[in-house]
Order: sequence, then structure tokens, then C-alpha cells
Amino acid sequence: MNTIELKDITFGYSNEKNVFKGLNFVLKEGEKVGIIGPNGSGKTTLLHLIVGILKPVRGEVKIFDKIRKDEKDFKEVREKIGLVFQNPDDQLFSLTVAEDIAFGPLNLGRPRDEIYKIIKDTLAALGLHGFEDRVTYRLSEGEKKLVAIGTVLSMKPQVLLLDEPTTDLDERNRERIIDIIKGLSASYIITSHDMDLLQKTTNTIYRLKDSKLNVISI
Ligand SMILES: Nc1ncnc2c1ncn2[C@@H]1O[C@H](COP(=O)(O)OP(=O)(O)OP(=O)(O)O)[C@@H](O)[C@H]1O
Repeated sequence: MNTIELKDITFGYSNEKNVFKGLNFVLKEGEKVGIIGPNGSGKTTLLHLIVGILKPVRGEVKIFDKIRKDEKDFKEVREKIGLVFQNPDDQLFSLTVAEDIAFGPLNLGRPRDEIYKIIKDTLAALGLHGFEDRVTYRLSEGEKKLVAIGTVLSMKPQVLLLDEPTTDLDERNRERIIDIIKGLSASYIITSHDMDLLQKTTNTIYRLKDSKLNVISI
């Protein structure tokens, strides 16, 4: 079964220039996919189209076998597909790390008495023991990146979309993220310029250029 299907997508931020013209993409159930491509080729745009932050001008976004069009459709999508933004400042909006990690699961209706364990387990997996009460905006860029990933992991999504997850991380944290991703049972799409990351974590790598996704051999 196809989890995500983008068909003949046209999209542009302005009327003058399209980022995509006739883009097609499929993520099958259980697939782990990497996308590389030059700056500005549309990697981030593609992920944002999947979760409905952006809507295509033309074409079809089909997710979990249903064509998605309006906000109600995409609300349901975002409960099952978690996006980790390229810039953690777009993801983190609470005062403390614990509040940010708790936000998603609480929104999904997880009982309050489970939340403490979810926060603790998520931070432990990220090597951020004791970070619960840290003030989010005072974290280093790398720590913010890890917490941003934590806010999505804590929701246990069926599919993860990771937009350049290793940017700004030092080697130790980069390796940690690679290990975490390798341990995920969920399906995922990673966009990155970090070829080593993609080789270690994905089965198929595509190069995105001029609205075309070509499989590249590793
Ligand atoms: N909000 C916006 N308004 C106008 N143009 C935008 C906006 N966001 C992105 N773009 C443009 O759309 C194109 C695709 O951008 P996108 O961020 O998806 O590329 P990318 O492949 O993720 O790039 P990078 O590797 O640099 O992160 C670029 O030309 C970019 O300048």
C-alpha cells in the first residue's frame, strides 16, 4: 500500500515561478527514504505539501489512501505523520523542554499520568537526561534540534518527515541521531545534504532536481 502519494503536483510560492511542475512521489508502507538535492530544489517544500502547510496549485495529495484537500483532512494527517522542521525555532514554542515534549501527546489525548513517562523516555533516548525544566529558548542550537526531534518522537507517529536532521549537530549528537533514526520502526522521509546519514538510515535515496525524483545508486 502507498502511504503517501503526490501526483502531478504543481506548486509555486509566487505566480511567476513554480518550484514544482509535474512532481510525482510515492512512499510505500514501511519505506525509509532519503532525498538529496541542490539548495532550492524543493526538499522542504515537498515535506510541507505532505502535511498540508502548503497546498498545491494543481495535482493530488493522497495520504493513507485518501485524497487530502482541506484543513480537516490535514489535521488527521498531522496526527499520524510528524514533521521535524529544518529550523527548531519553528517547532519549539513552550517555555520549558518538558512542556514542548508533552504538547503533542497531550493534544492527541494521551492521559496526563502517562505524560511524565513519555517525557522521561523521550529525553533519555536523546541523551538529554535532566533537561525537563530547561528553558527552551536558552538551549544551544544542537540541543534545540534534539528537543525538536523529541517533540515529534513523543507522538509516536506512523511516518516521520525529517528535514535536515543533522544540520548544526556536532559529531557525537549526529551519531546519536543516526542511531535513533536507525532504531525507528516507523517509516520516514529524510531530506539532507548529509549523504552518510542517508546511506546509514535509508533504503532508497532520491535526487530531487527540476521536479524529478530520480533514484540514485549508493
Ligand atoms: N516562503 C517562501 N516564499 C517564497 N519563496 C520561497 C519560500 N520558501 C521557499 N521558497 C523558494 O522555493 C524554492 C524551494 O525552497 P525549499 O526550501 O523547498 O528548497 P530546499 O531544497 O529545501 O533547499 P535547501 O537545501 O537550501 O534547504 C527556493 O527557490 C526558495 O527560495
